[in-house]
Amino acid sequence: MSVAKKEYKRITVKTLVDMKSKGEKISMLTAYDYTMAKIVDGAGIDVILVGDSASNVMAGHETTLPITLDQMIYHASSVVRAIERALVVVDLPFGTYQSDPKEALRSAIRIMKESGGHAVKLEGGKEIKESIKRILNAGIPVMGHLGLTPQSIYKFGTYTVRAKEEQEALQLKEDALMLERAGCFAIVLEKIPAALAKEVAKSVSIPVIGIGAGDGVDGQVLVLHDMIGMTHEFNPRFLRRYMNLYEEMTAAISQYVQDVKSMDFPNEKEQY
Ligand SMILES: Nc1nc(=O)c2c([nH]1)NC[C@@H]1CN(c3ccc(C(=O)N[C@@H](CCC(=O)O)C(=O)O)cc3)CN21
Ligand SMILES: CC(C)C(=O)C(=O)O
Ligand SMILES: [Mg+2]
Repeated sequence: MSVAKKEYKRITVKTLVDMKSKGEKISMLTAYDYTMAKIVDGAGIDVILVGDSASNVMAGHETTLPITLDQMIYHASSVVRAIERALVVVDLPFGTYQSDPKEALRSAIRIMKESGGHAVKLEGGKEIKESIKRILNAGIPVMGHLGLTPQSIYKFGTYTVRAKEEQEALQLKEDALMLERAGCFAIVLEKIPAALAKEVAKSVSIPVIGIGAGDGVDGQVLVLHDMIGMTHEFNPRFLRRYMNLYEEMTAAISQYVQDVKSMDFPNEKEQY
């Protein structure tokens, strides 16, 4: 098995900004538990995102809205116990930062204190500017998230590509500049035209990490369970599947069922 080169001992928010200035691309994947995080970290990933996509992938909800701060802390603390090198970023879940900056800071502090994560991610632009500043003032690194922001799905009704209209694109560019000025260390851009994402990446000095945002950005993020083919019903065009674990696991499990029924398992060597 080939493992990515590990040039950096431990990834920090500073490392990521240095990587952008050197033109070195940033790799990021989600993880929600200890065992997966250990594999992802060991394979040489730069950033692990404890995404609120855990709401879909781990808990089976239709959207990211139901997951709670306690649940995010549980996932994040499990991930933190596994990692030796990656930077761990934790999503602030829906309803824990939108009402006011003090609430946002309290939520971010709980994540940092109770999970041991290294940074938080919040969805949105100018509407949450004061909250972002408040969190940054407490010394907590913040990653922004613009474009398709799944916590606002009910405002849009669909997961279609965002910022195709001039007005929306202008707002997104403005929001990206605001996030940089406020002091965010990176920005995720989700499902927007590649040309727009490239323009944004060129206009800011902090890394821009894309998901469905093309090849003109500074790094890529995917949901782990999507890229290893466990979530076989999720098939957006931006997703590249590196394995079909859904099929492999199904084959292995049905073989086990058959072996138990036929009394092939356990054999003489598999007992005491
Ligand atoms: N498993 C998983 N992977 C993700 O990437 C992910 C989650 N869950 N949950 C939270 C958000 C939601 N995300 C999404 C959801 C849908 C599409 C999407 O492209 N859906 C449709 C198209 C919808 C449309 O065009 O109307 C598709 O083609 O699959 C993309 C990102 C990204 N995040
Ligand atoms: C898709 C990524 C960017 C995310 O926010 C998540 O997994 O929750
Ligand atoms: Mg998220």
